[in-house]
Amino acid sequence: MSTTTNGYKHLSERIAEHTEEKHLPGGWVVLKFGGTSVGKFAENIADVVKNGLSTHRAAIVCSARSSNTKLEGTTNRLLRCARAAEQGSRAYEPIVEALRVDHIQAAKDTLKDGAVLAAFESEVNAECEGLVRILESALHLSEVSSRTEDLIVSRGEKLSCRYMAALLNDGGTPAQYVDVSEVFKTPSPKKGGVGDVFYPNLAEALGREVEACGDKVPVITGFFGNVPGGILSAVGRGYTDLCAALVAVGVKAEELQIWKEVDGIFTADPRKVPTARLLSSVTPSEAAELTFYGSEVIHPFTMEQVIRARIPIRIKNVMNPRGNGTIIFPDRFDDSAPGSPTKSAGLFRTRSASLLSALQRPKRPTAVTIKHNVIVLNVHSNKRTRAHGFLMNIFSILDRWHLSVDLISSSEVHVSMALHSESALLSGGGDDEYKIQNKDLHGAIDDLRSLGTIDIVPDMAIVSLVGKQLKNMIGISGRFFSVLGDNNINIEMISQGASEINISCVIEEREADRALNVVHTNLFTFLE
Ligand SMILES: Nc1ncnc2c1ncn2[C@@H]1O[C@H](COP(=O)(O)OP(=O)(O)O)[C@@H](O)[C@H]1O
Ligand SMILES: N[C@@H](CC(=O)OP(=O)(O)O)C(=O)O
Repeated sequence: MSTTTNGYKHLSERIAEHTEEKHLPGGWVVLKFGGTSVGKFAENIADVVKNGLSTHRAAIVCSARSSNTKLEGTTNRLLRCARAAEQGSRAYEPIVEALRVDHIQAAKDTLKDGAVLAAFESEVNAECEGLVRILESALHLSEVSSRTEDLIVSRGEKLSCRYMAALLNDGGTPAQYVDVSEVFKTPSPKKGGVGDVFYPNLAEALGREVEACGDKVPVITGFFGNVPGGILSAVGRGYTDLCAALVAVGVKAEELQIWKEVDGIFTADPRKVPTARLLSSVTPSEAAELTFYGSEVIHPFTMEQVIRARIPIRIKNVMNPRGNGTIIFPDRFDDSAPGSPTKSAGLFRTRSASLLSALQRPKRPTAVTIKHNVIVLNVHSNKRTRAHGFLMNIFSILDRWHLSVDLISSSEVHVSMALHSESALLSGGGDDEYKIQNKDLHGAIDDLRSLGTIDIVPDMAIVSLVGKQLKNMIGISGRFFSVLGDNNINIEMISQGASEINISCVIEEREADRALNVVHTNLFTFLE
């Protein structure tokens, strides 16, 4: 049997192996497991997969291992290797060694069969040697292109999936490691975005890879293909959710399951609001809005692909597999979902409550969420341009510096914008001693000064009320803002109306958790 250099069998060979496969019952269910789940609950994952096989065919997609938190996880460590190499430092060597030892230790702790363990050890050694060779080239060039960064980051998913495949095989569930990091080999990725056919073609290619595994459970690297511009800039962290979505579309799955360490989507972050309730279902638009505004339960790009193919997404808990979780699927009231029967193609839209929505009882918001690490950027015009030119100039400067705005509120001569950045400012200690450490923000502020006076309000957070029924809840904005006011929480900026399912405002970061709790107590619990 011929194999690729890394021991991975070609697609044609795997198809040939399974010409007489006997199919398992049921249709496909695609299960995605995040990095902390693979790191902490690998044996639970093996049980979930094994138990599910009695009712459906399963394909699993995994992220890179995080033994504790995502911050200390494999992907972050690989990114540190890349940064070291481009700065001409060999500081990546101990990091790669630690990754190698971690993966082998995890296998020693869980695998029973000596032969499976030995095979896994040599796979890990080969992956790590390959990684060091890539980092050495980057070191000599003092450069890490987006393609090289992708090659480095992809090792995380390769290692974790080799481990999960070994664990499943060791426990008696025949599994097949499937590396999809090179599904689209050539042409090499071009800059300039992803066209309309890119994801549908990728989904088809992924579907073929999965089908070729026959009765074995495919264990698919969540790092997929050569995305134009590089996976980290085109898709961003959390790309494994999108990979799982594309696999689900490719195999026409009955369901896509995103397994987390939380029971599903709650009315508020359950770690911060003890009275938060689990939601049995939310619409894709609500899930997207919640994700964007701080409840990062699922990558925002996941919804579009799967919902267009009418595949439901279920969020489930790896620590509580019996729970039903939360299902994300358009309901007949979700007129913003792609392909929704109630979506109107017309230009004009009436604001009056639709008959369908009016039938719903009781009306209530779906969830409340907080986005942290926000700054408010105020621009007061110097009146040298008319208002429409003013806004256009602001947006072209932000675009030039790759800054995106989360919320905006404007008058003819004043614009307030809330921007999210993990590392925008560096606190110097005293109240007024902040330094702008993000070079894009720095550049944008310098350019914006040509339009007027600029000031920045640091340490803010966005609190958002999300729900498909908000548009029909007369007085809800008033109640939302009064609850904050009654609890002495000052509102810096308000934005409502751009999305019918979201009312947001900006408050001080130090009030964020209190705001979440008072809004939840006053606008959710009395509706039980
Ligand atoms: N409305 C919400 N419902 C459920 N989880 C939420 C919500 N808002 C925020 N969260 C947080 O999102 C995280 C969900 O995922 P989890 O699997 O624990 O982490 P990870 O994203 O690292 O895989 C949890 O930390 C949870 O506290
Ligand atoms: N490992 C990648 C991709 C990913 O999807 O992660 P997770 O599923 O653990 O959020 C990252 O950290 O970004």
